[in-house]
Amino acid sequence: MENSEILNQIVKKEFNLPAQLISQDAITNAYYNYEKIEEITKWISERVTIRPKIGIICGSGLGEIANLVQNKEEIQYADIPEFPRSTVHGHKGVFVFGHLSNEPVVCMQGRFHPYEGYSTALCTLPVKVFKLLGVKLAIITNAAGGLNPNFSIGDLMVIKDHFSLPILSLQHPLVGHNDERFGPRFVPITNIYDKKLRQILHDCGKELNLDLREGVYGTISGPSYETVTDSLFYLRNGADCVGMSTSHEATVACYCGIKVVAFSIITDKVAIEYDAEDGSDHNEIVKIAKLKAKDAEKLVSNFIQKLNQNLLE
Ligand SMILES: O=P(O)(O)O[C@H]1O[C@H](CO)[C@@H](O)[C@H]1O
Ligand SMILES: Nc1nc2[nH]cnc2c(=O)[nH]1
Repeated sequence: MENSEILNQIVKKEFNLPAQLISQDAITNAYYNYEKIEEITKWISERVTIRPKIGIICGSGLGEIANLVQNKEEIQYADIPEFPRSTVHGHKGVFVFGHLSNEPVVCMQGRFHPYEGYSTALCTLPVKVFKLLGVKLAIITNAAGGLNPNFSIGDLMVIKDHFSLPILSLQHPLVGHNDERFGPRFVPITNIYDKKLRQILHDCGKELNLDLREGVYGTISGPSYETVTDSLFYLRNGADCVGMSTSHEATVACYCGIKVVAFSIITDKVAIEYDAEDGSDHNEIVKIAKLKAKDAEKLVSNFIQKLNQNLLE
């Protein structure tokens, strides 16, 4: 059977309507249903011995966080049946399983972004795989542009909340049929970035002499960067930095009952003056993130060391 026919049948079964009438996220969630994600997880589990409790998502240029992993077992995304591929510079497209600070982890060296052409639901497929692998805590990292005038390039910012216009305007990863085995239909996300875990990150920052900031991550869909008016809108509405990832991943993790802690590397200053120079450049962003990757590595490993076991149960 043709792929499009299979898809049409799945959508017909779920909605009893032609696929053309259904949103992309709902179609993705119908296609990647619980059983399909179980199959993907089984395929992965059969190829590694580690059973991870912590899932780490490495942002642009931050793949080196996975260098800390001991007894590495790697799986290329491209080898996993029906799994998306990473297409962005600074995202290798590899799952790295192993131990970090003696805890079993899986690191994603590379994430998926909606601007790559993947539905928001597809971008969060790995988080559902995390859930079925038994992951209890997600550490999400990203490169982000600094909006807060007090931030400098190279700062690390603990995410205390997010503000996502794409999610608010229905580019939402949980649109469509809900399977309660993953999580509830309506998800409370007031405390999405766990307060206790943020405090642990700050404690680690102090110990490591890293001057950690805390703030709100604003999400745009990309791939264009922001206009000055976009940036001012985000800044005036409470965002301290802006990027094109993380919020949808954190939302799905929270939905799945996975605790979330997240931080950004401020890789550039977002223009908030109408006569500013055009500043953001992805190669430069990746370069800055790589320069700060050592700090990110130290923070992640120290954080895992400090975790109380009962946070991973
Ligand atoms: O969020 P990560 O994946 O770190 O990448 C950030 O860097 C890219 C823009 O330069 C965008 O993908 C943005 O989201
Ligand atoms: N200005 C800007 N800088 C970034 N650095 C990483 N992501 C972004 C983004 O979305 N906008």
